Amino acid sequence: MPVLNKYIIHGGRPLFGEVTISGAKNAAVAIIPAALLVDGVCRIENIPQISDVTLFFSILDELGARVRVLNQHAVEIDCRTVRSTHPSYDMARRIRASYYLLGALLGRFGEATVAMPGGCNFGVRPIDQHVKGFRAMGAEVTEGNFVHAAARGGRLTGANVYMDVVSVGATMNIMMAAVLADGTTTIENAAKEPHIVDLANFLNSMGADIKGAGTDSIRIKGVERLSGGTYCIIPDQIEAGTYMAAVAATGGQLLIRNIIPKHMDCISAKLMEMGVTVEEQDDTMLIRRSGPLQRANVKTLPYPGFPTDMQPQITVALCLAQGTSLVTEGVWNNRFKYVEELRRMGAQIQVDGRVAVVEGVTQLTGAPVQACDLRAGAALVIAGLAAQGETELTQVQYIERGYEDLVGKLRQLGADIRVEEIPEPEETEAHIC
Ligand SMILES: CC(=O)N[C@H]1[C@@H](OP(=O)(O)OP(=O)(O)OC[C@H]2O[C@@H](n3ccc(=O)[nH]c3=O)[C@H](O)[C@@H]2O)O[C@H](CO)[C@@H](O)[C@@H]1O
Ligand SMILES: C=C(OP(=O)(O)O)C(=O)O
Repeated sequence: MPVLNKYIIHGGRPLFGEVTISGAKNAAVAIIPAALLVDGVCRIENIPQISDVTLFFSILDELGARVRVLNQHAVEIDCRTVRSTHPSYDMARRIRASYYLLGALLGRFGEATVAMPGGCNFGVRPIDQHVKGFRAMGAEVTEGNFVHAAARGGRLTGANVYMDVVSVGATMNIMMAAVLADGTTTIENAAKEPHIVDLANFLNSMGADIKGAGTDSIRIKGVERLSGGTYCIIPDQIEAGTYMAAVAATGGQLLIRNIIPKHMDCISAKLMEMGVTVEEQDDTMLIRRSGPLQRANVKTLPYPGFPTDMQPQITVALCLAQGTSLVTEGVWNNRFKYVEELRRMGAQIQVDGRVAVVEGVTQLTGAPVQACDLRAGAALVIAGLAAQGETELTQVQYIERGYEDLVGKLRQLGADIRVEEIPEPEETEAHIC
């Protein structure tokens, strides 16, 4: 019978030591499907070992690509053998990033049929801005259980796209669709996250002509073909931020290796405001918390604002700060579902719509809790590490979507956390929150 895991955590120990950050999930899950645009072999390095990536390899393999795993963190992908533009419903619906298959397949083959994407459930996750971009480039798009897109005349045409909302996924998807289009595409009001720059750098290294990634105005001149090459994915800003929040909550001192300090500024600034010491050097960061944590207000925003994907983790640290903090979710309309679980551990939090009022407590207490999505799961691990007593965390498959060896890395830092297998009760949708 298939098994699920749970984590058993005995908290109350500060974290000490060194941790190395893996490749960025949200860059990897865009760059891997972007290999569909390439007429040659892409060698991609610094791939994180996470279940979303493994699923993407299966999707590409099913489409007919040759996926050769070279080692734990490197892969060669050759999409010259792709024979289908219709990934299977069951695989594509499991992850949010399957929406990138639309832009990549449409750009390369002029046609794509992909299941409506899944991913973590924070309320409505529309794809209207993706579709608006494809239509502007001359695609006909129909939406239902599947999204079907086909370029009129077989090839997309460059267009000016003004985004109504700042969307990471739509910015990257339109970028993918545009690299092989006929003419120039501009994306205005584009998102600026580090993974957007990483995708543009990947595509440019294969022969694309993209300028302005990392600003709110991106220009993509279509080229005839992309050829193969080697590319190394950036370190994961959110994984690094999660370890920073863990030290803030538990106390201790960590040397975090393999980071891009600039990407961490939006998180470091808030933790410093809370009384945490952060020292950056080249590609490492030393983080220390010895005194009490101070209250702070946090509002999540598109980059370079405080990342929504760090909201649950910093909320746990704020639960243990002196005074009352306000956490405002500025990106998603329902990203506080985990608060109910934190309350079981003694957290004092009231949620009103997109705002959480967090009253600091002196201690959290271990309890049986469930992860309801990826970052909520990481936040509950942090809470368990900081709490007195035992925490049993279930539904950890969500965590495994996006954190490479979280348990192993934390154990190296002195955490008392272990994985236990539990029999799977019934049919489980491993990737859908
Ligand atoms: C695989 C991946 O990279 N996931 C990330 C990506 O998700 P994702 O790409 O889905 O998030 P978006 O940046 O697109 O969404 C931002 C906001 O725009 C809205 N919106 C989005 C698209 C659209 O067509 N219409 C629309 O209204 C969304 O409802 C949301 O309120 O960025 C989010 C915001 O940083 C992160 O939390 C996710 O971890
Ligand atoms: C929400 C996330 O991922 P996804 O969009 O893949 O659900 C995340 O990485 O925090």
